[in-house]
Amino acid sequence: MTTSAIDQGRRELRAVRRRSRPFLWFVAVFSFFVNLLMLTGPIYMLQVYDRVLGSGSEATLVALSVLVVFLYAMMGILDYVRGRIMGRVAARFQAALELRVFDAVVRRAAVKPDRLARTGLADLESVQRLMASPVLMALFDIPWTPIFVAAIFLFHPWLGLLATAGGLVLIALTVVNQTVSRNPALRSNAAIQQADQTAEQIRSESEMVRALGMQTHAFRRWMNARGDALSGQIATADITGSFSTLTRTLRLLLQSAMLGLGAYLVLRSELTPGAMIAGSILMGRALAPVELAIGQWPLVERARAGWTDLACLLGEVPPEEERTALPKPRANLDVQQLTVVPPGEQQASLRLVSFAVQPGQAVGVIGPSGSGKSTLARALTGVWRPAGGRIRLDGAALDQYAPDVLGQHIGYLPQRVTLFDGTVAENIARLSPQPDAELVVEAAKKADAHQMILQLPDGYDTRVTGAGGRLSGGQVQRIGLARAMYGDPVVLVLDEPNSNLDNEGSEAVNRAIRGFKAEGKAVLIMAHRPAALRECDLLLMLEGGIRVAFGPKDEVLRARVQNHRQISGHIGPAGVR
Ligand SMILES: Nc1ncnc2c1ncn2[C@@H]1O[C@H](COP(=O)(O)OP(=O)(O)OP(=O)(O)O)[C@@H](O)[C@H]1O
Repeated sequence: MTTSAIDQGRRELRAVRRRSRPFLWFVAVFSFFVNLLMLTGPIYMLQVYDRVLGSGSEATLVALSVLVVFLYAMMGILDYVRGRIMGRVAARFQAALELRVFDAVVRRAAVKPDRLARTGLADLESVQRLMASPVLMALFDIPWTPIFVAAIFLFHPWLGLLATAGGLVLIALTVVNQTVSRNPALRSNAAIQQADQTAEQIRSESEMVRALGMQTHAFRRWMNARGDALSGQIATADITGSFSTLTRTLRLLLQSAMLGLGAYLVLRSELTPGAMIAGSILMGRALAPVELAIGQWPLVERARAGWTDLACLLGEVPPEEERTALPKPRANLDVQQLTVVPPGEQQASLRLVSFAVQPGQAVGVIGPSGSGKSTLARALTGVWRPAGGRIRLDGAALDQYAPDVLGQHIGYLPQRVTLFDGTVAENIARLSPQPDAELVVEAAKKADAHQMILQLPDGYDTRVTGAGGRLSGGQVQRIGLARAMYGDPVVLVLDEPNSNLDNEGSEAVNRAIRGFKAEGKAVLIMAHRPAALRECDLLLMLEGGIRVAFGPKDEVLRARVQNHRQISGHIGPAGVR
């Protein structure tokens, strides 16, 4: 993580926050009046004790009381309104960033599914929660603390000094609280996230967990994570709770001390009884925001950590740049000296691989496990960026196409197909809110999945879940193929397209590939099984991320067989002859 990336992220966050400035000015003005009206209580006390009790005038008492009710009502309304404004400022902040953060989370997760990618949305929410909380309002009230203290000084310097000393002790407590509770709070948050992640994994793989009898061990793993989370939470709550209690006690003590000192000064005739009570109330008002900040410190800590993580995420995943729209490409794919390093890895899993595909051709990509076939598929679909070399589609490098546009030109069937909660039609239409029925059926027909889909209980309107639901592995794969073919792509990248298919399914995929080639489009098929290579004209053979052969299918296969014979000839009985 570079500091310039974090700075960039911070700048982006601040720019969004700045948009709420006019509203914050409103809150500041409202806060001014709310705090001014806070003086109602002390002034009322001054008047009652020093004027009403002295003069014995009931009429003055009634008039003063009516005025106080009115002023308190005003204060209540203003306080309520500023709370509502802050709630909306927080919601606006979240709404302005939600899509951007989600986009960054998705893009980050595709290449580096780390903590930042997992917590991005929760981080945004923690900032929003702080903005909407009373603790942020305390920020607008804290500037009044010195004013209230100054007013106490006006009553009597000793009272002022006591209030100042009390305030300083409270602030010192806040700082110590912040320092002591930061690490346990961070640790507890990390443990909570870990526990949630473990729970989610066990839940989503529940079938496998039960089938393999892993439940006890899986639950123990989760319980351990929960245990860490709970002890972290208890440690944090203990620290914050003790500081909260200490602060509350100190404040009560201070209030009594103010009254005691005030009474002493009254006895010495240096203060009126009204000023004694008013001073005590004023000190309460002055210290209230500080106490609030201490009580809600975990919220502040979480938001602060969330802000930093958001800045890292947004800095590392900048917004997509606008790209000039290019005409629909032809199926000319040119891969030059392609080197790909998986995200977070040091070692390349594809090195200096070059090949070209023309319209109407199908290329089989073969090689042992871990040779780089799926890596090539991810690079061809633009998910992983090349560390070196270029992939050009009809002359333009892949990053010259906007990602969504590239997704329309290059259809992709990943090795592990997952569907989204929704109907079969919505899944084929790539979650389009209004799937075009004609295009959906056309894609399904091209993928030779139309008849299979019609036999489902509700045909294209059959509801499926993320895990496939009622569909078999083969059916999911064929719907995945239809989804890859939706929207008329010019290149298809199929990663192990028939790993779940029976003979009939494999035949259907081969027919689909044939039809696709006949339309002058190109297909790349990453495969282990020979049945998947039947429609291939060319073969690209990878080993350890390096191209070891590329050319017409028969030639490559013949060379491979010869090579195999030679090797077994050297080491086998024939070599001994
Ligand atoms: N997300 C990833 N992060 C780090 N390394 C990865 C990642 N995906 C793949 N690799 C590494 O890249 C290399 C090539 O993997 P790849 O999945 O491309 O092989 P493959 O030929 O598709 O294998 P298979 O036939 O088993 O699917 C492997 O060494 C693998 O460990």
